Amino acid sequence: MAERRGAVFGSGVGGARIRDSGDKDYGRPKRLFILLNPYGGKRCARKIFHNEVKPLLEASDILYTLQETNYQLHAQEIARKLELLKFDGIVCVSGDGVLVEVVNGLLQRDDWDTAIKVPLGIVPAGTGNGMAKSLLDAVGGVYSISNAVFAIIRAPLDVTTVLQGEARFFSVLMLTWGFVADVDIESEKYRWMGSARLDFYCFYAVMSLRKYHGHVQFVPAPGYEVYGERAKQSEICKDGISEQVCRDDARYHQCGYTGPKTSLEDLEWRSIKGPFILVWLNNVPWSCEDAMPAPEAKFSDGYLDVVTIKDCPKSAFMSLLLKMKDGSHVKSPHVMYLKVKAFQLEPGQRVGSPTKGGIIDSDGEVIARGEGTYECHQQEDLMAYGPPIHLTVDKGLATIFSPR
Ligand SMILES: Nc1ncnc2c1ncn2[C@@H]1O[C@H](COP(=O)(O)OP(=O)(O)OP(=O)(O)O)[C@@H](O)[C@H]1O
Repeated sequence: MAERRGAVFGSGVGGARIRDSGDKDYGRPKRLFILLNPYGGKRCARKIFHNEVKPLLEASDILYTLQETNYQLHAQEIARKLELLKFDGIVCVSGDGVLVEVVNGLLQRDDWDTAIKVPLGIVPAGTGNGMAKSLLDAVGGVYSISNAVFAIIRAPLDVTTVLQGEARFFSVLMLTWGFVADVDIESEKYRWMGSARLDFYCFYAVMSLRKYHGHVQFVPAPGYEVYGERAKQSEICKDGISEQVCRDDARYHQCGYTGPKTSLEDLEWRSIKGPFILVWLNNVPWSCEDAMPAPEAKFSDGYLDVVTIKDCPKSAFMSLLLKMKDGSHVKSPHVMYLKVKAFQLEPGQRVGSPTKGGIIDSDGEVIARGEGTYECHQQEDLMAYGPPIHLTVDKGLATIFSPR
Protein backbone atom coordinates (compact mmCIF):
# COMPACT_ATOMS: atom_id res chain seq x y z
CA MET A 1 0.00 0.00 0.00
CA ALA A 2 1.60 3.28 -1.05
CA GLU A 3 0.75 6.84 -0.13
CA ARG A 4 1.35 9.43 -2.79
CA ARG A 5 0.57 13.06 -3.41
CA GLY A 6 -1.28 13.85 -6.57
CA ALA A 7 -4.60 15.18 -7.74
CA VAL A 8 -7.74 13.82 -9.18
CA PHE A 9 -11.21 14.88 -10.08
CA GLY A 10 -10.52 18.20 -11.71
CA SER A 11 -11.95 20.31 -14.44
CA GLY A 12 -8.99 20.57 -16.77
CA VAL A 13 -7.37 18.01 -19.02
CA GLY A 14 -3.81 16.68 -19.20
CA GLY A 15 -2.36 18.10 -16.04
CA ALA A 16 -4.09 21.47 -15.91
CA ARG A 17 -4.27 22.80 -12.37
CA ILE A 18 -7.52 22.02 -10.70
CA ARG A 19 -9.49 24.79 -9.11
CA ASP A 20 -11.11 24.19 -5.78
CA SER A 21 -14.84 24.49 -6.20
CA GLY A 22 -15.09 26.21 -2.84
CA ASP A 23 -18.23 24.26 -2.14
CA LYS A 24 -17.68 22.29 1.06
CA ASP A 25 -20.18 19.52 0.32
CA TYR A 26 -19.60 19.15 -3.38
CA GLY A 27 -15.92 20.14 -3.65
CA ARG A 28 -13.28 17.74 -4.80
CA PRO A 29 -11.75 15.29 -2.34
CA LYS A 30 -8.39 15.97 -0.68
CA ARG A 31 -7.43 12.41 0.21
CA LEU A 32 -8.48 9.30 -1.63
CA PHE A 33 -8.20 5.60 -1.10
CA ILE A 34 -7.69 3.94 -4.47
CA LEU A 35 -8.44 0.24 -5.01
CA LEU A 36 -7.03 -1.29 -8.16
CA ASN A 37 -7.93 -4.75 -9.49
CA PRO A 38 -4.99 -5.87 -11.65
CA TYR A 39 -6.98 -8.87 -12.90
CA GLY A 40 -10.23 -7.18 -14.00
CA GLY A 41 -11.24 -6.98 -17.66
CA LYS A 42 -8.23 -7.11 -20.00
CA ARG A 43 -5.86 -6.91 -17.04
CA CYS A 44 -4.95 -3.34 -17.86
CA ALA A 45 -5.91 -1.54 -14.62
CA ARG A 46 -2.27 -0.91 -13.65
CA LYS A 47 -1.54 0.58 -17.06
CA ILE A 48 -4.67 2.72 -16.92
CA PHE A 49 -3.74 3.96 -13.47
CA HIS A 50 -0.13 4.80 -14.29
CA ASN A 51 -0.74 6.24 -17.76
CA GLU A 52 -4.05 7.99 -17.36
CA VAL A 53 -5.04 8.42 -13.73
CA LYS A 54 -1.71 9.19 -12.06
CA PRO A 55 -0.84 12.12 -14.37
CA LEU A 56 -4.17 13.65 -13.43
CA LEU A 57 -3.48 12.97 -9.77
CA GLU A 58 -0.21 14.80 -10.10
CA ALA A 59 -1.87 17.87 -11.53
CA SER A 60 -3.14 19.03 -8.13
CA ASP A 61 -2.68 18.41 -4.45
CA ILE A 62 -4.72 15.44 -3.42
CA LEU A 63 -3.15 12.67 -1.40
CA TYR A 64 -3.97 9.14 -2.35
CA THR A 65 -3.27 5.70 -0.99
CA LEU A 66 -3.09 2.96 -3.58
CA GLN A 67 -3.98 -0.63 -2.74
CA GLU A 68 -4.20 -3.50 -5.22
CA THR A 69 -6.77 -6.24 -4.64
CA ASN A 70 -5.12 -9.65 -4.32
CA TYR A 71 -8.09 -12.01 -4.44
CA GLN A 72 -11.84 -12.20 -4.76
CA LEU A 73 -13.68 -10.35 -1.98
CA HIS A 74 -10.45 -8.59 -0.95
CA ALA A 75 -12.07 -5.22 -1.73
CA GLN A 76 -15.03 -6.11 0.51
CA GLU A 77 -12.67 -7.07 3.33
CA ILE A 78 -10.71 -3.82 2.93
CA ALA A 79 -13.88 -1.69 2.91
CA ARG A 80 -15.03 -3.44 6.09
CA LYS A 81 -11.86 -2.47 7.95
CA LEU A 82 -10.65 0.74 6.33
CA GLU A 83 -10.04 3.78 8.56
CA LEU A 84 -12.53 5.93 6.75
CA LEU A 85 -11.81 9.12 8.67
CA LYS A 86 -8.51 9.31 6.80
CA PHE A 87 -10.18 9.58 3.38
CA ASP A 88 -12.66 11.74 1.49
CA GLY A 89 -13.53 8.96 -0.91
CA ILE A 90 -12.79 5.48 -2.24
CA VAL A 91 -12.07 5.14 -5.94
CA CYS A 92 -12.04 1.77 -7.72
CA VAL A 93 -9.85 1.35 -10.79
CA SER A 94 -11.68 -1.81 -11.82
CA GLY A 95 -14.88 -3.18 -13.25
CA ASP A 96 -18.21 -2.91 -11.44
CA GLY A 97 -17.50 -6.02 -9.35
CA VAL A 98 -14.98 -4.31 -7.06
CA LEU A 99 -17.26 -1.29 -6.56
CA VAL A 100 -20.07 -3.60 -5.48
CA GLU A 101 -17.71 -5.39 -3.07
CA VAL A 102 -16.87 -2.01 -1.52
CA VAL A 103 -20.57 -1.19 -1.03
CA ASN A 104 -21.12 -4.59 0.60
CA GLY A 105 -18.08 -4.17 2.84
CA LEU A 106 -19.17 -0.70 4.00
CA LEU A 107 -22.66 -1.93 4.81
CA GLN A 108 -21.27 -4.81 6.89
CA ARG A 109 -19.57 -2.41 9.33
CA ASP A 110 -20.96 -1.51 12.73
CA ASP A 111 -20.71 2.14 11.66
CA TRP A 112 -22.39 1.39 8.31
CA ASP A 113 -24.63 4.44 8.45
CA THR A 114 -21.68 6.84 8.34
CA ALA A 115 -19.45 4.51 6.32
CA ILE A 116 -21.89 4.30 3.41
CA LYS A 117 -21.79 8.09 3.07
CA VAL A 118 -18.14 7.96 1.97
CA PRO A 119 -18.23 8.96 -1.71
CA LEU A 120 -17.33 6.16 -4.11
CA GLY A 121 -15.74 6.63 -7.50
CA ILE A 122 -15.04 4.36 -10.44
CA VAL A 123 -12.43 4.49 -13.16
CA PRO A 124 -13.46 1.85 -15.72
CA ALA A 125 -10.92 -0.98 -16.00
CA GLY A 126 -13.04 -4.13 -16.13
CA THR A 127 -15.36 -6.04 -18.42
CA GLY A 128 -18.53 -4.71 -16.89
CA ASN A 129 -18.27 -0.94 -16.64
CA GLY A 130 -21.97 -0.16 -16.47
CA MET A 131 -21.66 2.32 -13.60
CA ALA A 132 -18.98 4.49 -15.26
CA LYS A 133 -20.90 4.42 -18.55
CA SER A 134 -24.16 5.36 -16.80
CA LEU A 135 -22.55 8.21 -14.84
CA LEU A 136 -20.90 9.71 -17.91
CA ASP A 137 -23.88 9.23 -20.18
CA ALA A 138 -26.15 10.94 -17.66
CA VAL A 139 -24.28 14.21 -18.22
CA GLY A 140 -23.75 13.70 -21.95
CA GLY A 141 -20.05 12.99 -21.42
CA VAL A 142 -17.98 10.86 -23.75
CA TYR A 143 -17.10 7.52 -22.20
CA SER A 144 -13.37 7.68 -21.52
CA ILE A 145 -10.95 7.14 -18.67
CA SER A 146 -10.06 10.79 -18.30
CA ASN A 147 -13.70 11.82 -18.25
CA ALA A 148 -14.37 9.23 -15.57
CA VAL A 149 -11.52 10.64 -13.51
CA PHE A 150 -13.00 14.10 -13.87
CA ALA A 151 -16.01 13.12 -11.83
CA ILE A 152 -16.33 15.70 -9.10
CA ILE A 153 -19.86 15.93 -7.78
CA ARG A 154 -21.04 13.80 -4.92
CA ALA A 155 -24.38 12.32 -5.86
CA PRO A 156 -26.71 9.96 -3.99
CA LEU A 157 -27.03 6.38 -5.19
CA ASP A 158 -29.80 3.86 -4.43
CA VAL A 159 -28.78 0.60 -2.79
CA THR A 160 -30.95 -2.50 -3.19
CA THR A 161 -31.00 -5.16 -0.50
CA VAL A 162 -31.30 -8.60 -2.09
CA LEU A 163 -32.53 -10.95 0.59
CA GLN A 164 -33.39 -14.60 1.06
CA GLY A 165 -33.77 -15.69 4.67
CA GLU A 166 -30.48 -14.79 6.34
CA ALA A 167 -28.52 -14.29 3.12
CA ARG A 168 -28.09 -10.70 2.01
CA PHE A 169 -26.37 -9.00 -0.89
CA PHE A 170 -26.27 -5.28 -1.55
CA SER A 171 -26.64 -4.30 -5.18
CA VAL A 172 -26.09 -0.94 -6.87
CA LEU A 173 -26.45 -2.00 -10.50
CA MET A 174 -28.81 -4.81 -11.40
CA LEU A 175 -30.26 -8.28 -10.89
CA THR A 176 -31.05 -10.52 -13.83
CA TRP A 177 -32.63 -13.94 -14.37
CA GLY A 178 -33.20 -15.83 -17.61
CA PHE A 179 -31.61 -15.01 -20.94
CA VAL A 180 -29.13 -12.32 -19.84
CA ALA A 181 -27.80 -14.26 -16.83
CA ASP A 182 -27.52 -17.43 -18.93
CA VAL A 183 -25.48 -15.65 -21.61
CA ASP A 184 -23.29 -13.80 -19.09
CA ILE A 185 -22.42 -16.85 -17.04
CA GLU A 186 -22.55 -19.74 -19.52
CA SER A 187 -20.38 -17.85 -22.02
CA GLU A 188 -17.58 -17.94 -19.41
CA LYS A 189 -16.57 -21.32 -20.83
CA TYR A 190 -15.72 -19.53 -24.11
CA ARG A 191 -13.50 -16.90 -22.46
CA TRP A 192 -10.68 -17.94 -24.79
CA MET A 193 -12.66 -16.28 -27.62
CA GLY A 194 -12.10 -12.87 -26.04
CA SER A 195 -14.79 -10.23 -26.53
CA ALA A 196 -16.44 -12.28 -29.32
CA ARG A 197 -17.67 -14.78 -26.73
CA LEU A 198 -20.74 -12.74 -25.74
CA ASP A 199 -21.89 -12.18 -29.34
CA PHE A 200 -21.30 -15.81 -30.17
CA TYR A 201 -23.12 -17.11 -27.12
CA CYS A 202 -25.94 -14.58 -27.50
CA PHE A 203 -26.62 -15.89 -30.99
CA TYR A 204 -26.52 -19.49 -29.76
CA ALA A 205 -28.87 -18.66 -26.86
CA VAL A 206 -31.38 -16.95 -29.17
CA MET A 207 -31.38 -19.96 -31.49
CA SER A 208 -32.21 -22.22 -28.54
CA LEU A 209 -34.33 -19.64 -26.71
CA ARG A 210 -35.30 -20.82 -23.23
CA LYS A 211 -38.20 -19.87 -21.03
CA TYR A 212 -38.45 -20.31 -17.29
CA HIS A 213 -41.45 -20.97 -15.13
CA GLY A 214 -41.65 -18.58 -12.23
CA HIS A 215 -43.54 -15.84 -10.53
CA VAL A 216 -42.70 -12.21 -9.83
CA GLN A 217 -44.47 -9.84 -7.47
CA PHE A 218 -43.76 -6.18 -6.93
CA VAL A 219 -44.76 -2.90 -5.35
CA PRO A 220 -45.11 -0.58 -8.34
CA ALA A 221 -43.84 2.99 -8.37
CA PRO A 222 -46.59 5.62 -8.70
CA GLY A 223 -47.92 5.54 -12.25
CA TYR A 224 -47.13 1.85 -12.80
CA GLU A 225 -50.02 0.36 -10.79
CA VAL A 226 -51.74 -1.10 -13.86
CA TYR A 227 -49.00 -3.64 -14.54
CA GLY A 228 -49.67 -7.25 -13.53
CA GLU A 229 -52.54 -8.41 -11.39
CA ARG A 230 -53.34 -7.78 -7.76
CA ALA A 231 -51.19 -10.14 -5.66
CA LYS A 232 -52.47 -12.23 -2.79
CA GLN A 233 -50.88 -10.96 0.44
CA SER A 234 -50.29 -14.58 1.50
CA GLU A 235 -47.94 -15.04 -1.47
CA ILE A 236 -45.58 -12.29 -0.35
CA CYS A 237 -42.75 -13.77 1.64
CA LYS A 238 -41.71 -11.36 4.41
CA ASP A 239 -39.26 -13.85 5.79
CA GLY A 240 -36.29 -12.18 7.45
CA ILE A 241 -36.82 -8.70 6.03
CA SER A 242 -36.02 -6.79 9.21
CA GLU A 243 -33.97 -9.35 11.12
CA GLN A 244 -30.52 -8.43 12.38
CA VAL A 245 -28.18 -11.14 11.19
CA CYS A 246 -24.65 -11.71 12.51
CA ARG A 247 -22.57 -14.44 10.93
CA ASP A 248 -18.91 -15.10 10.54
CA ASP A 249 -19.12 -16.09 6.90
CA ALA A 250 -17.96 -12.96 5.04
CA ARG A 251 -20.42 -13.63 2.26
CA TYR A 252 -23.29 -13.26 4.70
CA HIS A 253 -24.25 -9.97 6.13
CA GLN A 254 -22.52 -9.33 9.42
CA CYS A 255 -23.76 -6.91 12.06
CA GLY A 256 -24.44 -3.78 10.13
CA TYR A 257 -27.06 -2.58 7.69
CA THR A 258 -30.02 -4.96 7.41
CA GLY A 259 -32.09 -3.29 4.71
CA PRO A 260 -34.55 -0.41 4.43
CA LYS A 261 -36.76 0.16 7.43
CA THR A 262 -39.89 0.95 5.40
CA SER A 263 -42.76 -1.47 5.91
CA LEU A 264 -43.93 -2.94 2.63
CA GLU A 265 -46.65 -5.08 4.12
CA ASP A 266 -49.49 -2.61 3.78
CA LEU A 267 -48.67 -1.67 0.22
CA GLU A 268 -50.47 -3.12 -2.73
CA TRP A 269 -48.40 -5.81 -4.42
CA ARG A 270 -48.92 -6.78 -8.04
CA SER A 271 -48.16 -10.14 -9.60
CA ILE A 272 -47.03 -11.57 -12.95
CA LYS A 273 -46.77 -15.29 -13.57
CA GLY A 274 -44.32 -16.83 -16.06
CA PRO A 275 -43.00 -18.39 -18.12
CA PHE A 276 -40.41 -15.68 -18.71
CA ILE A 277 -37.62 -15.33 -21.26
CA LEU A 278 -35.97 -12.76 -19.05
CA VAL A 279 -36.46 -10.62 -15.97
CA TRP A 280 -33.99 -7.78 -15.48
CA LEU A 281 -34.00 -5.20 -12.68
CA ASN A 282 -31.80 -2.15 -13.06
CA ASN A 283 -30.70 0.73 -10.87
CA VAL A 284 -28.70 2.47 -13.60
CA PRO A 285 -29.41 2.78 -17.35
CA TRP A 286 -26.33 1.00 -18.72
CA SER A 287 -25.42 -2.59 -17.82
CA CYS A 288 -22.12 -2.36 -19.72
CA GLU A 289 -20.54 -0.02 -22.25
CA ASP A 290 -22.86 -1.02 -25.10
CA ALA A 291 -26.17 -2.08 -23.57
CA MET A 292 -28.78 0.24 -22.07
CA PRO A 293 -31.54 -2.04 -20.77
CA ALA A 294 -33.15 0.64 -18.60
CA PRO A 295 -33.15 4.04 -20.33
CA GLU A 296 -35.40 5.57 -17.65
CA ALA A 297 -33.36 4.37 -14.66
CA LYS A 298 -32.21 7.06 -12.23
CA PHE A 299 -29.38 6.68 -9.72
CA SER A 300 -31.39 7.84 -6.75
CA ASP A 301 -35.12 7.81 -7.50
CA GLY A 302 -35.67 5.00 -4.98
CA TYR A 303 -36.95 2.62 -7.68
CA LEU A 304 -35.68 -0.26 -9.78
CA ASP A 305 -36.50 -0.32 -13.50
CA VAL A 306 -37.81 -3.74 -14.46
CA VAL A 307 -37.61 -5.21 -17.95
CA THR A 308 -39.54 -8.44 -18.52
CA ILE A 309 -39.99 -10.40 -21.71
CA LYS A 310 -42.39 -13.33 -21.71
CA ASP A 311 -43.32 -14.21 -25.27
CA CYS A 312 -41.29 -13.23 -28.26
CA PRO A 313 -40.41 -14.90 -31.59
CA LYS A 314 -36.68 -15.52 -32.01
CA SER A 315 -36.25 -13.02 -34.85
CA ALA A 316 -38.04 -10.27 -32.89
CA PHE A 317 -35.99 -11.14 -29.80
CA MET A 318 -32.74 -10.79 -31.76
CA SER A 319 -33.88 -7.38 -32.94
CA LEU A 320 -34.74 -6.40 -29.34
CA LEU A 321 -31.21 -7.27 -28.26
CA LEU A 322 -29.83 -4.98 -30.96
CA LYS A 323 -32.20 -2.21 -29.88
CA MET A 324 -30.81 -2.43 -26.35
CA LYS A 325 -27.78 -0.52 -27.61
CA ASP A 326 -29.86 2.68 -27.54
CA GLY A 327 -32.70 1.69 -25.21
CA SER A 328 -35.35 1.63 -27.95
CA HIS A 329 -36.34 -1.96 -27.08
CA VAL A 330 -38.64 -0.55 -24.39
CA LYS A 331 -41.10 0.55 -27.10
CA SER A 332 -41.63 -3.04 -28.24
CA PRO A 333 -44.97 -4.72 -27.40
CA HIS A 334 -42.93 -7.76 -26.32
CA VAL A 335 -41.28 -5.80 -23.51
CA MET A 336 -42.88 -4.84 -20.22
CA TYR A 337 -41.02 -1.91 -18.65
CA LEU A 338 -41.94 -0.53 -15.26
CA LYS A 339 -40.53 0.94 -12.06
CA VAL A 340 -40.87 -0.79 -8.70
CA LYS A 341 -40.09 -0.05 -5.06
CA ALA A 342 -39.86 -3.70 -4.01
CA PHE A 343 -39.75 -6.98 -5.88
CA GLN A 344 -40.09 -10.66 -5.11
CA LEU A 345 -38.72 -13.24 -7.53
CA GLU A 346 -39.63 -16.92 -7.35
CA PRO A 347 -37.55 -18.56 -10.06
CA GLY A 348 -38.67 -21.89 -11.49
CA GLN A 349 -37.47 -24.59 -13.85
CA ARG A 350 -36.81 -24.37 -17.56
CA VAL A 351 -39.91 -24.91 -19.71
CA GLY A 352 -39.63 -28.38 -21.27
CA SER A 353 -36.69 -29.38 -18.99
CA PRO A 354 -38.12 -29.84 -15.51
CA THR A 355 -34.77 -30.96 -14.10
CA LYS A 356 -32.99 -27.76 -15.10
CA GLY A 357 -33.10 -24.41 -13.37
CA GLY A 358 -31.73 -21.00 -14.25
CA ILE A 359 -29.15 -18.53 -12.96
CA ILE A 360 -29.66 -15.36 -10.92
CA ASP A 361 -26.93 -12.81 -11.33
CA SER A 362 -26.69 -9.60 -9.33
CA ASP A 363 -24.06 -7.02 -10.26
CA GLY A 364 -22.08 -9.70 -12.09
CA GLU A 365 -22.14 -12.10 -9.13
CA VAL A 366 -24.05 -15.41 -9.36
CA ILE A 367 -26.20 -15.35 -6.26
CA ALA A 368 -28.29 -18.47 -7.02
CA ARG A 369 -28.28 -21.19 -9.63
CA GLY A 370 -30.61 -24.10 -10.31
CA GLU A 371 -29.80 -27.71 -11.02
CA GLY A 372 -28.11 -28.43 -14.32
CA THR A 373 -26.66 -24.95 -14.85
CA TYR A 374 -23.08 -24.13 -15.75
CA GLU A 375 -20.73 -24.26 -12.74
CA CYS A 376 -18.11 -21.60 -13.28
CA HIS A 377 -16.57 -21.71 -9.81
CA GLN A 378 -16.43 -23.95 -6.80
CA GLN A 379 -17.80 -21.48 -4.27
CA GLU A 380 -21.26 -22.19 -2.92
CA ASP A 381 -23.87 -19.68 -4.05
CA LEU A 382 -25.14 -17.17 -1.52
CA MET A 383 -28.82 -18.02 -2.08
CA ALA A 384 -30.89 -21.04 -3.08
CA TYR A 385 -32.61 -21.24 -6.44
CA GLY A 386 -36.36 -21.65 -6.03
CA PRO A 387 -37.41 -19.97 -2.77
CA PRO A 388 -38.45 -16.31 -3.08
CA ILE A 389 -35.74 -13.66 -3.31
CA HIS A 390 -36.71 -10.20 -2.10
CA LEU A 391 -35.41 -6.87 -3.34
CA THR A 392 -36.03 -3.56 -1.59
CA VAL A 393 -34.55 -0.24 -2.56
CA ASP A 394 -33.08 2.26 -0.11
CA LYS A 395 -33.26 5.64 -1.80
CA GLY A 396 -29.93 7.40 -2.10
CA LEU A 397 -28.27 5.37 0.67
CA ALA A 398 -24.77 5.50 -0.86
CA THR A 399 -22.83 8.38 -2.40
CA ILE A 400 -21.00 8.27 -5.71
CA PHE A 401 -18.58 10.68 -7.36
CA SER A 402 -20.41 11.79 -10.47
CA PRO A 403 -19.41 14.03 -13.38
CA ARG A 404 -20.83 17.54 -13.48
N1 LIG B 1 -6.15 -10.07 -7.51
C1 LIG B 1 -7.28 -10.65 -7.85
N2 LIG B 1 -7.30 -11.92 -8.34
C2 LIG B 1 -8.44 -12.51 -8.71
N3 LIG B 1 -9.66 -11.93 -8.63
C3 LIG B 1 -9.71 -10.68 -8.16
C4 LIG B 1 -8.53 -9.98 -7.75
N4 LIG B 1 -8.90 -8.74 -7.34
C5 LIG B 1 -10.25 -8.69 -7.46
N5 LIG B 1 -10.74 -9.84 -7.96
C6 LIG B 1 -12.13 -10.19 -8.30
O1 LIG B 1 -12.36 -9.90 -9.68
C7 LIG B 1 -13.76 -9.74 -9.88
C8 LIG B 1 -14.02 -8.84 -11.06
O2 LIG B 1 -13.46 -7.60 -10.83
P1 LIG B 1 -13.76 -6.23 -11.59
O3 LIG B 1 -14.92 -5.60 -10.99
O4 LIG B 1 -12.54 -5.41 -11.56
O5 LIG B 1 -14.01 -6.64 -13.08
P2 LIG B 1 -15.34 -7.01 -13.83
O6 LIG B 1 -15.43 -6.22 -15.04
O7 LIG B 1 -16.51 -6.94 -12.95
O8 LIG B 1 -15.07 -8.54 -14.10
P3 LIG B 1 -14.17 -9.33 -15.12
O9 LIG B 1 -13.23 -8.40 -15.75
O10 LIG B 1 -13.48 -10.40 -14.29
O11 LIG B 1 -15.15 -9.90 -16.07
C9 LIG B 1 -14.29 -9.24 -8.56
O12 LIG B 1 -15.35 -10.08 -8.16
C10 LIG B 1 -13.13 -9.34 -7.58
O13 LIG B 1 -13.49 -9.99 -6.40
